[in-house]
Amino acid sequence: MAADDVIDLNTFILEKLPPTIYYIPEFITEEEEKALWKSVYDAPKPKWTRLLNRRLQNWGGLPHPKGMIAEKMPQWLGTYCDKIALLGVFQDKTPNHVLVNEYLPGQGIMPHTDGPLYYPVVSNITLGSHSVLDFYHSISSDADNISSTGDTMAEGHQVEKKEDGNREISLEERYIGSVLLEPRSLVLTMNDMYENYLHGIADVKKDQINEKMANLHLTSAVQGEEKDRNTRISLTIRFVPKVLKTKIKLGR
Ligand SMILES: O=C(O)CCC(=O)C(=O)O
Ligand SMILES: [Fe+2]
Repeated sequence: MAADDVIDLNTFILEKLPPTIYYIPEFITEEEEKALWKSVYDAPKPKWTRLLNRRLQNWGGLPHPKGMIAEKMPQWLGTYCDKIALLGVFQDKTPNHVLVNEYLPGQGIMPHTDGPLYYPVVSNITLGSHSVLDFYHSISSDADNISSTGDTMAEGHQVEKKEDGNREISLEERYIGSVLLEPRSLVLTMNDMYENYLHGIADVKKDQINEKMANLHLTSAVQGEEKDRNTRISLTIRFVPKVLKTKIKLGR
């Protein structure tokens, strides 16, 4: 995608999945990908938070139900917050929060919804390796049935409570389809897909490319192919509406 191209999102809507998810291949150039990769690994060590199965960096502040104490977005990420704002999916808002996730082969993220701390649109840029984002029916869209868990609290994630009716419906039964995330791509998830479906990444080292991937026509992959995962960095770019204005000023 050349720098000045106007992106017509209609070209990139994934019709095989519930509304609305867009997959935009080559959203950034290889040079931009390299520069972002370097900036992520140049970040000071304490920026990393280690979870059980992956590492992450929080930029822009820590989302919290009472409000996020905003921290200045570094320019290397701010550029992409601005670029995504131009797509119009955040209306007149500019994303103010970026979560950097690092996944080694065999690492993933359990199925979850992103929850109420964020404006209900999420954008993800993929760097390094491909991965596969899987979507599932949630058991219930009733917020009372949903709770946060320790692993994900800092990120404002919501993971469903196990009990629901008499029978636990297996994840397999709730699976609806996937999106193959190729390096340099952008995926936008909103509306029903954001509110009422779970997304996750399986903790596997390779992926079988199959017809359940709703965006194969927009990728370089072919059905039946097996792809080994390498280290993937994702930038999850969102807007946190509730921001606390602090009186504390550092310096003068
Ligand atoms: O790594 C990804 O693409 C997804 C990350 C995600 O779902 C999240 O941070 O909420
Ligand atoms: Fe998520």
